[in-house]
Amino acid sequence: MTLLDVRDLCVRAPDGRSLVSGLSFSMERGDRLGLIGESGAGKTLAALAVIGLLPRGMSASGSVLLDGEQVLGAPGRRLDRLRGRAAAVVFQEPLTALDPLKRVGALVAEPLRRRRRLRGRALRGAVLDALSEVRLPGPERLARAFPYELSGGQRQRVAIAMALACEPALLIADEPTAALDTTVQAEMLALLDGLVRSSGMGLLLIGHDLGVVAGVADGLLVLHEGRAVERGTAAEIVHAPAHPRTREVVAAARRLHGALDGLAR
Ligand SMILES: Nc1ncnc2c1ncn2[C@@H]1O[C@H](COP(=O)(O)OP(=O)(O)OP(=O)(O)O)[C@@H](O)[C@H]1O
Repeated sequence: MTLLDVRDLCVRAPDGRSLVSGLSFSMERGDRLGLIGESGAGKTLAALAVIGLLPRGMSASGSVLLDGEQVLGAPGRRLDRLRGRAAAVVFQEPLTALDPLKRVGALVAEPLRRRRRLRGRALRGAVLDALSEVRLPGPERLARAFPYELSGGQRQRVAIAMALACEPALLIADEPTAALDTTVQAEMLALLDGLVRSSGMGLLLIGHDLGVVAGVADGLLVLHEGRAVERGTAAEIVHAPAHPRTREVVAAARRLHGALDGLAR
């Protein structure tokens, strides 16, 4: 069954403004799709609509079939079941996703208890495994820490561990490295890439930096002012961008790399 099938998705602001228009795409299990576009292009709203988490007052029309179930208009309880099992999300700023009053161990235990029904010793073991899987050093000590005691990179690893603990069929990562410094960014992308590949889950990776997204995603969809303006493999888009907006995105990525190459000489 198709993992995600989005047809003619439109998202409107409370005042009726159209923020995402006529967006259609689909993903099979294990697909890695990058959603790129400038700030404000509608990437985050499209992702939120996919999991039924649009901000209050916004409305969506069209169709979003996630693991065969219609997300648009679905009651909260059905969406709750779908989130986690079918899709989990990692957001840009991990601190907002982590309850500051809970220790890391308790945060990671929550999805494991809920989705995998683990308890007691099995649960404690699974928490430590989940923290080790995202390469957090000293998982036992870390499990006792509060989010504010961790670095940004460590917090994002905890957020990834929480998302993966649900064993979702699709991981949505919305600019997961934007708040991190460049070296940590590269490490984090390599980690995500490895984890997603080894588990066979699908990945919808959102970003504005083509260099970052194309390094991990196989297919790319370019959004501009709420509409899909171009799609193709990462190689096609990088080598032969057709839409003016895509050409700008590619040129920006090339400028960045060109500057680095220049420095290396
Ligand atoms: N809660 C909201 N109420 C009204 N408008 C909103 C709201 N959230 C987003 N928007 C508007 O919707 C448009 C798309 O926003 P969205 O966050 O999806 O963009 P984005 O492509 O993810 O950008 P960024 O890369 O900056 O995160 C923007 O014009 C934004 O101002």
